[in-house]
Amino acid sequence: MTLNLYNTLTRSKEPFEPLEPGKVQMYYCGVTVYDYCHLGHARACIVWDAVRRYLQWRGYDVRFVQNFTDIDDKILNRAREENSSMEEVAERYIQAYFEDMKRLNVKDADEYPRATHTLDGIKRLIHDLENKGFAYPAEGDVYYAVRKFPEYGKLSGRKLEDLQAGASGRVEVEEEDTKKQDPFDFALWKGAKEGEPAWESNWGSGRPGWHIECSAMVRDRLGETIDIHAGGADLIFPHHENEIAQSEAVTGKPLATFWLHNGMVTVNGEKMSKSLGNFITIRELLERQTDPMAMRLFVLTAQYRKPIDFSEDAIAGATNGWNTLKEGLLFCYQHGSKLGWTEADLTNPTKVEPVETEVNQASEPKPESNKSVWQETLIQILQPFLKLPQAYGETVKQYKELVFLTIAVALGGVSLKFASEVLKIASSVPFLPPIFEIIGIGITGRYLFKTSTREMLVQQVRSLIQTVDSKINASEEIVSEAATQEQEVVNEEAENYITPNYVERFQTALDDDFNFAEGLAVLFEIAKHLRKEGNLLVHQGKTETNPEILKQQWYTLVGLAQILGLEAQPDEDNTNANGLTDAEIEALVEQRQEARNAKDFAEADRIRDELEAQGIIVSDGKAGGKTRWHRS
Ligand SMILES: Nc1ncnc2c1ncn2[C@@H]1O[C@H](COP(=O)(O)OP(=O)(O)OP(=O)(O)O)[C@@H](O)[C@H]1O
Ligand SMILES: [Zn+2]
Repeated sequence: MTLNLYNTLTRSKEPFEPLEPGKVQMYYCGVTVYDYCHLGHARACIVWDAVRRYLQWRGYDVRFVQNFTDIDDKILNRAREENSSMEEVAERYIQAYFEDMKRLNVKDADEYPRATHTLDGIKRLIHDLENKGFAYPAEGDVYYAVRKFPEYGKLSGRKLEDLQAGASGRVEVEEEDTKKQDPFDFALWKGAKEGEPAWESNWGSGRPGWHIECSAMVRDRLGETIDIHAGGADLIFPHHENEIAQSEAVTGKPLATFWLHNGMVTVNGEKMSKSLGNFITIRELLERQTDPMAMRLFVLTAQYRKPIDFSEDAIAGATNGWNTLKEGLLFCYQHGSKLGWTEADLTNPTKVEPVETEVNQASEPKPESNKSVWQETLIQILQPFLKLPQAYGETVKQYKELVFLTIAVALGGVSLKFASEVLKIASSVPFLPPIFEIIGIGITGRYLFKTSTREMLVQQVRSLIQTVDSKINASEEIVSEAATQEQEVVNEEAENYITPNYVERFQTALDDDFNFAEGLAVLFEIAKHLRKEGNLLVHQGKTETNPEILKQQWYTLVGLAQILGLEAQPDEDNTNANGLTDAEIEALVEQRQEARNAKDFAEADRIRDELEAQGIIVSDGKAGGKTRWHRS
């Protein structure tokens, strides 16, 4: 299966191939830190977080670098307004950024370079541009000569002539326009102004322009050409166009092979933006009790390149959706014990692996097999049987037993080493016939096949399996003729398990230019199925689907949801099978404290006993100190 991504540079979907097989170098243009992040920023961060998680799940070793723009006019203005410094404002909002992203379950980047930490790299790049004739100094500033770079406009598809026509209507002439040789040139370095932070350089003291910061950070942290350069669609022009002009003029190599852009969060069709004042911050949404996972869902239900309009209704819809998914994700905590699932089942879920991909093969070369051809052949023959779902009930039980008898027969004619190999496979399958039976048949087999060559044995096994197959077909025909209600259930179970190959469908969706919405549809399907089964369990005392299959489905749901960063905490659920939630304990501890304050020691002791019965130990601090608790 191939991952196909829409590349803004070529305006088409292309198969994704990193420069170095199995490794992805990715850069995302992060936030300018002068205020709290709004829902638009949240979208960008969530989308690239999900992309990164997906690439990692697909087997790529991803190096993810995201910058903080901490030198900028907007930060300076903010600092002036509040009479503080650019550094102080930047630091505060960087910390706020981390708090917000943690709550949204956005993973930390591998590195967070800042403009203020990259000044050497920035100056070096400007020098290189100057030496190659792409940059010129002008009264303390340094500008990029756009017309020197013939490919200017290749990312955005804008031509300088068109831009010129558009720009001619501009009335305002900015101060720096008078220093430029051409109105389209842009500043790489800006001479120091009174009262502004400045850094020394060969062109006098000053500060870098915004575009050069990213070019320098990519070059310093990742190299000359990276695999994915990501950011919001609002950055295509001029920011990313200028990054390309700067970096490629110096290196003569492409800055990135894939340019990916997320669509905007809009409000009544207009970009949500601090400057327009039509924004809602992540904090405000969280304060209104919007579940951070519902925010993730709001973002991921749209195609990532298209705009999504923010409205209260849209958030309410996402919240409903999250409640359904959450119920599925917490299924085991609510119903697991009734289905005989153990603690170990929950703590060691089966990992959801992607279906075979070129990446897997490229990054993890398979170890040289030391099995003989004969062993390989037998294992190959057995594979489909091992995968057969239990959903076929009795039939499959018989089927598997027959297969194992067959193995046992084969065992008779082969070495001990091979026998242990087959037993290992056999042990992964339930319904193993009694071991003595195997041994017995094995001995018979040994006698029968003593004189056979291995090739003959393989033939023998094949024909035995064919017999088994025809028996199964026959038994299925009989079942289908019977057309009983029971049979319908069996079929439905088999279908539930086999037809929707959840992982493959999820992967197919995301391989198609990260179609998160389609991927989510698979998650909803599993969650709804689990909900139905949970209801049956509560009302009728049993599920339609075999609990083993339900467990696999639950693992699949949890594993796939995690790729999208969607996780539910069992403690959130009041019906937590593992006892009281932290919040409930806190509430009881508080009640007990109130009882003690009111000198109602009988009540205080009762609460302590109640907590202890649940395995919670409370210890009171010294005179008036805080009461602490822990799980025993
Ligand atoms: N409304 C939005 N929807 C989606 N992504 C956005 C939105 N606004 C900003 N982004 C993205 O978030 C990242 C950080 O943006 P940045 O800090 O430069 O914000 P900005 O565009 O200056 O925001 P604002 O216009 O609100 O000041 C960029 O990749 C940008 O494309
Ligand atoms: Zn950038």
